[in-house]
Amino acid sequence: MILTVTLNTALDVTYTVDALVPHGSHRVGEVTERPGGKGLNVARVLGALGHDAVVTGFVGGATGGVLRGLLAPLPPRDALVTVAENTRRTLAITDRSTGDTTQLNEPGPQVSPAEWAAFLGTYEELVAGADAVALCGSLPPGIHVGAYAELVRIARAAAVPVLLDTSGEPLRRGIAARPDLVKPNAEELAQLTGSRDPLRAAGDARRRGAHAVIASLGPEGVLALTPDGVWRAAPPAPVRGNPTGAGDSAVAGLLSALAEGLPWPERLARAVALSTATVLAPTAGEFDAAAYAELLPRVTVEPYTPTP
Ligand SMILES: O=P(O)(O)OC[C@@]1(O)O[C@H](CO)[C@@H](O)[C@@H]1O
Repeated sequence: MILTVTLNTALDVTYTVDALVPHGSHRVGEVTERPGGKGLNVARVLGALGHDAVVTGFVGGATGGVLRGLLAPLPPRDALVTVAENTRRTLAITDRSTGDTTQLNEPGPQVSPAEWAAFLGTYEELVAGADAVALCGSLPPGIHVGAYAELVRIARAAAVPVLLDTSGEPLRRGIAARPDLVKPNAEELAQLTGSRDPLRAAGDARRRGAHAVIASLGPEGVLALTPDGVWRAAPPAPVRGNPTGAGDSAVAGLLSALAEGLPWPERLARAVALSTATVLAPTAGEFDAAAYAELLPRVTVEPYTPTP
């Protein structure tokens, strides 16, 4: 079983408009609602790949009820912990004229100390039965910035591989707790280390405590610094589309291949093929299964030696 944690779950609402104009009034052509937050996306992709995935984190109020209703028919098992306040919504607005997406994320519910304590009990029980854990996304209000560091330490104490995908101070503190894997993008790495050079910044993140760093290079693929070597993995060609959830699909690729005992190059190929197939899918956070099958053998994974 692979456990994904989404402390700040979200009802992901996507609007499609002909053209997004600041200060304008818009008719929304299409509205979709999905159960979201990064760890839920990871679990949905894991389910589609045939893996047993369990989701935990917080859910509450009327929006939380809608989220749970949408999650119920899907493969991931629901072990979300109920909170008093309402789950947030995120709004993605896709502009048909450019293909670009604008994202607006609400802060999320205020979580009380008692609700955090209840979550920790559930998490410890679930970790004991997990093959791997993914800790994903932003923290809701009320949760302390060292929360992910605490969750990393619990997973490590149980000898369960743990991946951390967050940003800012929660990432900085989480890395110091020595997770097995982090998957920052270039911006998150730059915020963390002050360097815009992905190789240098990923090396710095490893020295701070992460065992492996998979630096996302957007449409260009990933740069992976691992205890077994350094690789660059890239799709056959960069693609255009909606990148929402592409990073979550990469996490699902890495964790599913890890759970199957595959070596790093195969984990990276799967991560890149899945994230590229997610950009190609019309609905944010889902992947195009035919594109994934076609892309997987064509992803290049090469040992990386920087040019002097
Ligand atoms: O606000 P966070 O937790 O950083 O990100 C939340 C979010 O934008 O990320 C996912 C895409 O990766 C969406 O499903 C989701 O709503």
